Amino acid sequence: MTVTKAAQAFVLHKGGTFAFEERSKPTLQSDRDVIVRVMATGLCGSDVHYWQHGRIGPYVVEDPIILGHESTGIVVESGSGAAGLAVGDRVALEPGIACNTCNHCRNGRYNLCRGMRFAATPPYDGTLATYYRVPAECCFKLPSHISLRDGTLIEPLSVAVHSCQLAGFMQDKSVAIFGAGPVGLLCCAVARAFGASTVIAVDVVPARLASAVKYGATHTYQMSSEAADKNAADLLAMAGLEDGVDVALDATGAEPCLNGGILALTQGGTFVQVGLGKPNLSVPVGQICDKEIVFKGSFRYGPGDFKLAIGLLDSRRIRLDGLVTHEYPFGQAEDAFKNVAGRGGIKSVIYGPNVDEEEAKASSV
Ligand SMILES: NC(=O)C1=CN([C@@H]2O[C@H](COP(=O)(O)OP(=O)(O)OC[C@H]3O[C@@H](n4cnc5c(N)ncnc54)[C@H](O)[C@@H]3O)[C@@H](O)[C@H]2O)C=CC1
Ligand SMILES: O=C(CO)[C@@H](O)[C@H](O)CO
Ligand SMILES: [Zn+2]
Repeated sequence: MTVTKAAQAFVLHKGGTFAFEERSKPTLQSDRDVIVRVMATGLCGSDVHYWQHGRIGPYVVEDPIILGHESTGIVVESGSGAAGLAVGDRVALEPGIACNTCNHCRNGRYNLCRGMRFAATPPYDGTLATYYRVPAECCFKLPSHISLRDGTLIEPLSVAVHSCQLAGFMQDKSVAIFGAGPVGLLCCAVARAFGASTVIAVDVVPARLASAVKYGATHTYQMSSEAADKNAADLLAMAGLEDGVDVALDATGAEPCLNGGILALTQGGTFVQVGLGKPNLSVPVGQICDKEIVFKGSFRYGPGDFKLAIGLLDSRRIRLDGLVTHEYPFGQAEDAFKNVAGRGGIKSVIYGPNVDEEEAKASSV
């Protein structure tokens, strides 16, 4: 297939400057591929890390890169083998394409694939562009009551599903979730949907904590500048859980939160690390040994996580209403990055080039 129409892209250059550039419209590379017109993209804390710090751990911005990986769109072309998908379908995109041949993929942990081509993780371009090409298995039809705008939250919801599943059986458990950004709030919602009896949301921003109660938190705690042990003791006392929480989950990447979470855990508790940021942090190793804490890293999502996330929406056990607080036309994409960096609202969404915003905000029922 030949290149037909030019496409627009919002490109990050090394050093942190953005530019609007023209790119070729992607073409089908296999009969399982589909081309999606990107309608809306949510900004993730990770996109902002690449802009502000040029890297997350081993992933470094060396060459110009299109950011954005929380997207929905409309199928505009589909290969002959793209079973179940048709032009015009409204879809959420799973933005990582694994090799499907290595041991990790074959063992059902494709998020650990070393050959993963993940949108907006250097060197792979993301979705802040007119079009994006994915294999059919990375397209998930949106439930009819979910708009293209709110459907952008399915990617971070899948992150939350993955990390809560790593924490183990949550029925009747107490869970402290550090960070009330989109990922932390969605973790609160998933923990409640999975049966947790107590969900404590922890953050420094009061407005974000106020939102947490709408998405499943039973308690909120505003971190102070006191030492981590004092914060841990205070949050446990506030929730009446002096023996500690069963699960602590960090969705900040901030050292005081990792420390607070480890200190707040009960003996034999589980800690799940989702937040990314500085590569090396100081943590209380003695506490991890003393309490035989299980410390787990959580990376993106694996088999079944997108499907489960969509199932939680379909069954209305999780609602996304109100999480998108800021919307930007494509031409104002940089303002969206500035808003997220300033912790404005909860989720900022950038509409695709020339998108009719009313169409993107509407559900299909
Ligand atoms: N492991 C993975 O696969 C993934 C990791 N992430 C990471 O998860 C994190 C959360 O993502 P978003 O919710 O989109 O980011 P965000 O930046 O909107 O939210 C982070 C929240 O943490 C809070 N916070 C930061 N420092 C704090 C401190 N010292 N004490 C208390 N609260 C503090 C902020 O106020 C904010 O509400 C980011 O680090 C992101 O890079 C995101 C997606 C996938
Ligand atoms: O934000 C996410 C996924 O939602 C991170 O895993 C980045 O892909 C890291 O580059
Ligand atoms: Zn992300």
